[in-house]
Amino acid sequence: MTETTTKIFSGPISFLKSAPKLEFLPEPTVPEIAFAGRSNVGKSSLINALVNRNNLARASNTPGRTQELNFFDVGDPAVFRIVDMPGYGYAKAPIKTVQQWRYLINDYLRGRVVLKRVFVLIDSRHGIKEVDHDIMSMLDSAAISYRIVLTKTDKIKASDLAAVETDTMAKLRKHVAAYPDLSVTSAEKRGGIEDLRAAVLEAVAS
Ligand SMILES: Nc1nc2c(ncn2[C@@H]2O[C@H](COP(=O)(O)OP(=O)(O)OP(=O)(O)O)[C@@H](O)[C@H]2O)c(=O)[nH]1
Ligand SMILES: [Mg+2]
Repeated sequence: MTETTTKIFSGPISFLKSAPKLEFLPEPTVPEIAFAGRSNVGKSSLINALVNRNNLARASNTPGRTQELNFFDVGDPAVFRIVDMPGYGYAKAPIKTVQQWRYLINDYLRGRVVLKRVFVLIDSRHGIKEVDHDIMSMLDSAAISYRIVLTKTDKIKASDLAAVETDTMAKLRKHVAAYPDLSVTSAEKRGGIEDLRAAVLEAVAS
């Protein structure tokens, strides 16, 4: 990890705002990178690991915890923003239907000029599911660059992980907007976090 990487992630990082609707999005003044993925895949936990804070993004055992687009400023003044997105693929959300979520996410992803890359998180125990494939296809057709990140690797055996990595690489090669590499992470054990930081900074600079 370079000195600049260390500096930016150990410097000021703060919650900016939640946007339940598109009209509440912050002004698009700095680059953004977004974390997307099925409910409970570990988006909020991975953001916390990335910025080395315990509870900046609110993680929870209950799927559907994050229900809005949450924006975090990295740097003061902000150099870039991290966006924690509501999870997809979960039908029992108390305040929003899956369809409403889909519209929110779809509109944000398509319309956001400062959005540099989406990090699409995949639970390493499950691999790419149909709903992930749908999201990836949506990103392909919107020409939004994204990178696949395997999560919760502390929960599976090394041999199983190797098989999931191979399978995931084969699948992502068929998607035009997918970055041709994988991030392999554990928020719990802090695995792959420094590589992920480098991937985030590379995306911000792209
Ligand atoms: N063992 C293990 N558990 C994890 C890891 N990352 C997240 N979890 C757990 O998985 C659950 C869901 O994590 P969240 O970070 O809230 O998931 P999310 O994707 O933000 O979920 P939504 O906001 O509901 O879409 C929590 O109980 C976390 O503690 C990991 O790397 N390893
Ligand atoms: Mg969350």
